[in-house]
Amino acid sequence: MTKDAKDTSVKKYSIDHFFNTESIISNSISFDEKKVLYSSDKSRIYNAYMVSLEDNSQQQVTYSTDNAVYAVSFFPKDNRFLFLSDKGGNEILHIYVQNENGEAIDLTPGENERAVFFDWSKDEKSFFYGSNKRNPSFIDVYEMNIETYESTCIFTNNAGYEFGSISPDKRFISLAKVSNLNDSDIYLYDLEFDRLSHLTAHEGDVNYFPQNFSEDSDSLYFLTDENYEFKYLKKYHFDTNQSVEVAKENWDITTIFFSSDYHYLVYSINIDAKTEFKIINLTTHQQIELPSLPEGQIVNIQLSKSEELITFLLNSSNAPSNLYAYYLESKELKKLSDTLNPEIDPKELVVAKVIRYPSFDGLEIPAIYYKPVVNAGEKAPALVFVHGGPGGQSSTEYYPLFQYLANQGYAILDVNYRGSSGYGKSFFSAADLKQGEIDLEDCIQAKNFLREQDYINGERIGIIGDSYGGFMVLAALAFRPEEFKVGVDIFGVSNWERTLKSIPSWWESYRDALYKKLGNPFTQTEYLRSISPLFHAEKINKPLIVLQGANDPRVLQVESDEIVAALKKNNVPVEYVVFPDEGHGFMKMENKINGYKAVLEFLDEHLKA
Ligand SMILES: CSCC[C@H](NC=O)C(=O)N[C@@H](Cc1ccccc1)C(=O)O
Repeated sequence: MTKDAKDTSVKKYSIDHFFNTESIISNSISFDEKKVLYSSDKSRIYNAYMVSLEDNSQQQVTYSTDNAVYAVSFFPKDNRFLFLSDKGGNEILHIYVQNENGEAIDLTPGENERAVFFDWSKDEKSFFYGSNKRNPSFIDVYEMNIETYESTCIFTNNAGYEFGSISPDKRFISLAKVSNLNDSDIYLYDLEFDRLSHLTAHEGDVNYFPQNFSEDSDSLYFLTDENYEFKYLKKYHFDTNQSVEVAKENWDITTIFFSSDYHYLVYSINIDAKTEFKIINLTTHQQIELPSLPEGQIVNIQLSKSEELITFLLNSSNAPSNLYAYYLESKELKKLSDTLNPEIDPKELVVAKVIRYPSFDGLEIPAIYYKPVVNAGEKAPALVFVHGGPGGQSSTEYYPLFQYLANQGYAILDVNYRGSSGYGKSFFSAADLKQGEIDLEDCIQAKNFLREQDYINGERIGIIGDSYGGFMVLAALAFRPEEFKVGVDIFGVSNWERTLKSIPSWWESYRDALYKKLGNPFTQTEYLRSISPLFHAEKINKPLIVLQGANDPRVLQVESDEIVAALKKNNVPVEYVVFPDEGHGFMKMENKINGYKAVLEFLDEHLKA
């Protein structure tokens, strides 16, 4: 047996095994701190569930069979809750309330109205949300009374502002204005005087993102990368117009929030593709120690109104998210879910490792490596995985597809190529206006790492990715046709000119920023055509499989239809699976199983055989 390969006695599992594992997203604590609300796909599509903190009993509370239900939050003083749902993945999300008797009401029923929940008011009488019903391109801010469900527009957005937060006294709204993905500003809207002020006048590219207001509404916390590679936390005082540093790490601080009585500050840090949290006691300025937990990352942390209970999701590359509750006083820890399919032995799953390799110009590229399960003496095929973007990041969370492929004998190297977030602003902007070119080189160089593993067959390396990553797959096959043996394109862009001209209306505030990163489809047409695989499809000579959701509002089905037609015309082996009831990503278990089964069959035929 080769020294690095995994033991050969590992059990092989089917795709049904992997996808019969439950996926939990979101969590919210009830007003009486007796229950936690969450979304789970146990019913084969996301629905809302509740778990009792007293006896761990779980209860499904929504029963959708066609559209995913995303649980948002319990009400502040009763057991009603809010959830979001769209139609077949079209991303036109509506806010629904579910009453205690199980009846659900659409609170934002406009046919093309996209709504987003922002926050509860401090007085617990209303909530704030965004809606583009007045103008499809801009999200206005509304306040809805939670007894009458009457809503009032409190900020009319005519210039592409992004909501940040609302002050506890309801006087101020903080807003972000994005110039490009390296440069953004904070504005403060004063509801009392109907006045908008710019807080962050600056020169050059600096990001300023508003976070929460202080308890007495006299200052605003914000994240910035001013004079630093990473985002850190500052506080802006309205009386002096001065800001002071509050927390700084060697990595990006990504989110912050305060407990209900402001005794704790909670912030998350993106540490080398893994999220970590700090809870700071604001009286003692000490960090709260969390109990000993299985290895993994904590996400979606919540603090109860009493400030005694925290709930969170914990996952790792080899363990799907589970819900936990922890009582700060008694230090009691409760595991509230058990999501891994009991037929899978967790010891047989692959533990992903963060590795680094040099790219063509010496730049160090971080990537997440999943070792294949191979028999002694066998040489495994491998896949370079390319995440979405521009500016996305892969993390060491649980990806059933990767575990499935690794279990079936494929090595996977999930690359955080230049342009990915999480590694500082220089790395983030290093592929601007060179997208699909310089970052593609990083993905090609990933093959060197794979070839150095003596149990990998360096001649059998394919490329797989979704969305922007799907574009990179097509770009690799079109522009570097001899580098990869096959491509797996999951709803990838093939024609940037068309995609950038037809971005969803609610991305208006990001339009310029996207154009500055990728190219302007009205003025840089020639450049965009030069990087778009559709216009170079005649160079593709390697087998390709394409998965596409028919309702995808970001990467339209035509993007996949046309690249598939071009390959067929050239007699290049191409398989195409369209999902009539999916959008940008698969929400239905059946579709995931069918889509990824098709991917494995394709890889077994064209890469492994
Ligand atoms: C509002 S930022 C738009 C990019 C967004 N990024 C992160 O997820 C996104 O959805 N990107 C797509 C690819 C895409 C980029 C630009 C226009 C349409 C699609 C993705 O990679 O998921």
